[in-house]
Amino acid sequence: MIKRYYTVHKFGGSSVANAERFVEVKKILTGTKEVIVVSATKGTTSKLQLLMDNARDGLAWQEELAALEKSHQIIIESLLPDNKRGDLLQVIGHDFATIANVFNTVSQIGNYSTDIQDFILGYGEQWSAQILTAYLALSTNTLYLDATKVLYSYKKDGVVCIDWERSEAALINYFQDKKFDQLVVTGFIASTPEGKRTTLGRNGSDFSGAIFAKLFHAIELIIWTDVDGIYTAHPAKVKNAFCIDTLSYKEALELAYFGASVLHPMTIAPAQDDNIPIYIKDSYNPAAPGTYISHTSTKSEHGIKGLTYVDDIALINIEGAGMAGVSGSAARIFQIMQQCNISVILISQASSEHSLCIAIANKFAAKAIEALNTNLQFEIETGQINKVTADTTCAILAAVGDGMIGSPGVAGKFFDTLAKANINIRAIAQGSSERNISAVIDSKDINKALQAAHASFYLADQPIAIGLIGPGGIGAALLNQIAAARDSVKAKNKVDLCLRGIMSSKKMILAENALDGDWKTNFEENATEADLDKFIEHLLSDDIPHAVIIDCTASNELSKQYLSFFNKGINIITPNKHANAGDLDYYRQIMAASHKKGCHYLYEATVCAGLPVISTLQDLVKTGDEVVTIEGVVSGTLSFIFNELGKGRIFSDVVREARELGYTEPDPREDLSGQDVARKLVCLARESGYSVSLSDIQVTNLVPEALRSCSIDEFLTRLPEFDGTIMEMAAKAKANNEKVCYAGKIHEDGKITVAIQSVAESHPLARLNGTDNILIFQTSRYNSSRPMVIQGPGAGAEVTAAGVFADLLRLTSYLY
Ligand SMILES: NC(=O)C1=CN([C@@H]2O[C@H](COP(=O)(O)OP(=O)(O)OC[C@H]3O[C@@H](n4cnc5c(N)ncnc54)[C@H](O)[C@@H]3O)[C@@H](O)[C@H]2O)C=CC1
Ligand SMILES: N[C@@H](CC=O)C(=O)O
Ligand code: NA
Repeated sequence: MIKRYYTVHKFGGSSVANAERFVEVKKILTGTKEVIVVSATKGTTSKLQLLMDNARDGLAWQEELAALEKSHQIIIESLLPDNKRGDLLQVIGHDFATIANVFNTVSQIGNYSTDIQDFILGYGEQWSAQILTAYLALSTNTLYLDATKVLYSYKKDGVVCIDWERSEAALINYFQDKKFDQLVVTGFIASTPEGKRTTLGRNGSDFSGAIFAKLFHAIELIIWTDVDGIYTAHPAKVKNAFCIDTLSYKEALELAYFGASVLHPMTIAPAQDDNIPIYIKDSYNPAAPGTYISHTSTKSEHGIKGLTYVDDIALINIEGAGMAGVSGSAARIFQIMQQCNISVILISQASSEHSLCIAIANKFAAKAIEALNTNLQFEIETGQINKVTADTTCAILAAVGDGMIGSPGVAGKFFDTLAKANINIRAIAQGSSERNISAVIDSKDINKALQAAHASFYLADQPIAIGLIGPGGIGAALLNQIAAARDSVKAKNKVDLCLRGIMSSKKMILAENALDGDWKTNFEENATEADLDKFIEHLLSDDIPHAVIIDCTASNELSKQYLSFFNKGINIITPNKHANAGDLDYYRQIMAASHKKGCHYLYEATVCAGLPVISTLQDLVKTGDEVVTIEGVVSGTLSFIFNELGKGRIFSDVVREARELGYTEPDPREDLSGQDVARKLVCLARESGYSVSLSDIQVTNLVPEALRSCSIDEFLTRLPEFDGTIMEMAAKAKANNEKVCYAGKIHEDGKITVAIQSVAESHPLARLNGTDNILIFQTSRYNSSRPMVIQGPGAGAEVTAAGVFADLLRLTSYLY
């Protein structure tokens, strides 16, 4: 049994960026039984590299090298009292003089070897470690260890390996006669078997931390960095990403491999070998729990632990009839890749063995293609294999978690989410470890894919980008309803309603979320000139996985854009009847486009406002019921007018009032002419499967001839001249205990009739109040003696907006 004694800490460059950070490091440490591995101060290694390149290329380096020396001097001067600085300043001054000599030589030769590079780049860690040693030594027995004295590494096939036996022996030997409370060790550097300074590769300090943890059989390894831990996804790409509490070594390895740059993948093996737990913690926020990595695998309630990605991937597809059943095809391909020193990141082969797909780093694509085409020349010439090409615009998205093992449905959810976000999957791989499911997708989709998958797995704030066009009566009521319900929708449905823009016929506002604050003031004060292209571009920016246009206009012109919206993958919700009641060919095209593009088209409020008419009819049809007839009153405005005329009111007054109350179309003549009624009946008939058009319907036009083509204002002003006819009709009906109503019917053969009729006050069509609509469905299941009846207010901003809002929530439930 190993006696575990030390805690190994590793501080990255950001944790020792300046004197204040060194002070914080000291506060984090306990002062005893500690081995502290440090990186160079932030930016130092890259700076040394850059200046060495400058020297090679004949560019200036002197001034910046002096600045680098100065920055180290400043740290020393702020941390150490006068009498403790001298030695260190001298050592560092000497180092910089050596570097300057080397750079002079490099600039004369115009080149440098990897030995020189390793020699130069290793200085940064020596400076930071010596500074920290001197600073800690002010209060404890602190020793400095240059890792090159004990850590031996070598390279095998380009990979850095540790000579564990030699290193352990060297360490034991080195510490035979030394005692310390705290030991500060240089990260990143090691010694070659010949005893020369070398480096462990980019970000090698994490690896150093793990190596020393293993060499010291540490209690634990704590990697201090500048983020709270390992996140569920890259926080710069996914706003709602959060820190993962626990990971198994294997999960951490999967996440680290795919670029969770918080942790270097090579860090895991040494700790895992010796069963040393790793903490990833934030030196800027040491109280935060961080991420704990150990042997223990805990299932996540979310199904997966994290999402990760690699960009700049090329997908190479090798296919041909000659591959099937031929043993060794895959081996040959991998051999060719190995000869070119190209690492294969992902492999996928279908069981038909007809094709093999490999993903490699983009920068190797040309080399790989050339090697494959040359080496497979015989097979290509004889037609057994097709010429090999690469698609260089790919990225890999991976879902990682031990919890996927044996949990059916995780892969299904992953791919389903990507499909719903309209993301094309080019290749798929899941290892038999079931710990990682990877999908190769177009690199332009990576941000959207990350957001979609994250929202879907973490059930946290599934975002939808909303563009509202037409903030008039209905649009404004809808925005108010959304603003009021936004928080509860977020809490209950986990949906984040992101109002990305509002556009009227003249003005628009583009925002990250126009619901932050008062949308109306925002729109009034900050709107710019309306521009549909810019509006759409903004709606689709920010990689929110799903977008919807809510068209609250009465514009025929805008309805002509639906096809292009669907073609851009945008969902549509609308109370505007023009698309569904307009040109039959166009109607069919938009229905087909929405299916083809996987977009949703929801239009409940086009018929009878918020009453559940369209969804009910769709349910009847979907479940195999057959519509026999549909009849009723579908105009809220006309219902209101006849109800009020029945009370003896003046026609023109009532029309004006209906308009003011927001019941009428923007032009009330649309209602009075019967056009609005006809449109609704066409919508219903088409929904029932009939190919009908507006021109098939004979309507009764209640707009006086003389007022049919004037302006709306003139129409309203002159309407009183024509009050007589219609009021007489209403009075006559009343005298007969009847009521006038404007009703429509879709007959068994699909024919539509609209008629203004006088019916007994006891008739269902007459028993309507206010803006009530009524629809009577006779179907195979709901026969003539017991039809299905839907009745209630059929116009008005609040009820209509509620119907549109319900469509919006329905849409979000389809998306994730
Ligand atoms: N008022 C009601 O009770 C009901 C209305 N509807 C439908 O709702 C839609 C809106 O009706 P209301 O709000 O009453 O009309 P409204 O006239 O109050 O509002 C229409 C809005 O659309 C904007 N607009 C018009 N053309 C535009 C274009 N090309 N681009 C951008 N913006 C444009 C206008 O600036 C205005 O803000 C209509 O299609 C109507 O048929 C449906 C059911 C009930
Ligand atoms: N103007 C319409 C509104 C609903 O579509 C009506 O009055 O019914
Ligand atoms: Na409706």
